[in-house]
Amino acid sequence: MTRTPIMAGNWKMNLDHFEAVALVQKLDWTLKDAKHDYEDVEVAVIPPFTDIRSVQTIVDADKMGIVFGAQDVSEHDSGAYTGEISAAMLKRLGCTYVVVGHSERREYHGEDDALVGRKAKVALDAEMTPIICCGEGLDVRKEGRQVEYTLAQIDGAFDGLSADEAKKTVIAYEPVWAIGTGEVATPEDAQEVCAAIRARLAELYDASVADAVRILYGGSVKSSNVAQIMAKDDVDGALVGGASLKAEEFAAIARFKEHAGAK
Ligand SMILES: O=C[C@H](O)COP(=O)(O)O
Repeated sequence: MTRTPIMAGNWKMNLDHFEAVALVQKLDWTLKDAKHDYEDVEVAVIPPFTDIRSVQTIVDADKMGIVFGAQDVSEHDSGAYTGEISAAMLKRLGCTYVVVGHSERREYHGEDDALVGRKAKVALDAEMTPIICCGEGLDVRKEGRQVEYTLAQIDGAFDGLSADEAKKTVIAYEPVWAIGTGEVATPEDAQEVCAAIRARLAELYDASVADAVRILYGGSVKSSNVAQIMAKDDVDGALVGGASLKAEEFAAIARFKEHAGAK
């Protein structure tokens, strides 16, 4: 089956709402100049919560092909959860995607696989697509246990999801040691774990789920390395951090098919 690639820019805790509008406009102009076909490669931006309304307004006003999402969501529907943002609120703002279980949430906020699974479920219930993050740290990689470690995260996160729900998810494999370090995993490293994730989806559900789910790689992706990573069979896009904060660089990542070595 043909899976439409996604290039998703996770801005993390960067850019206020004025800067967000400027970046999205520049990204849109750059992609329009290149006559980018969004049905060929989806382009998503994932700003901080405080920017989403501004991004929604400019995306709608300028009829952009860019879609957007949020970096996290509460597992709760509403109520006394100070500081939390519900799935319904994000849906109302036009979010397509919600990142859940990013390694920075796991590390700094103690999120575990069960919580990640519950967050994925509330996103799906609100008709948004969760981008479920997984990936090993350096210690695990040094021990050669990256596949078993990452698959355990997948088992935990997908525990409460039906086959129909699982089919609608996106997974991002992000080896923690490659995030923001400039230390990109080799295309073979990315393919090894992404292929193992796809095989596990076939075991947990069936081949139709495994074929449908898009699996992204994340960790120091740049325009200079994206084509080689995207050439791998089981890599269907990238979750991009630092390089998504520059419009021209992120547009070049989205245009990976123009680079040498692209599949
Ligand atoms: O969500 C994005 C990842 O954490 C990758 O970040 P990075 O591209 O800055 O390494």
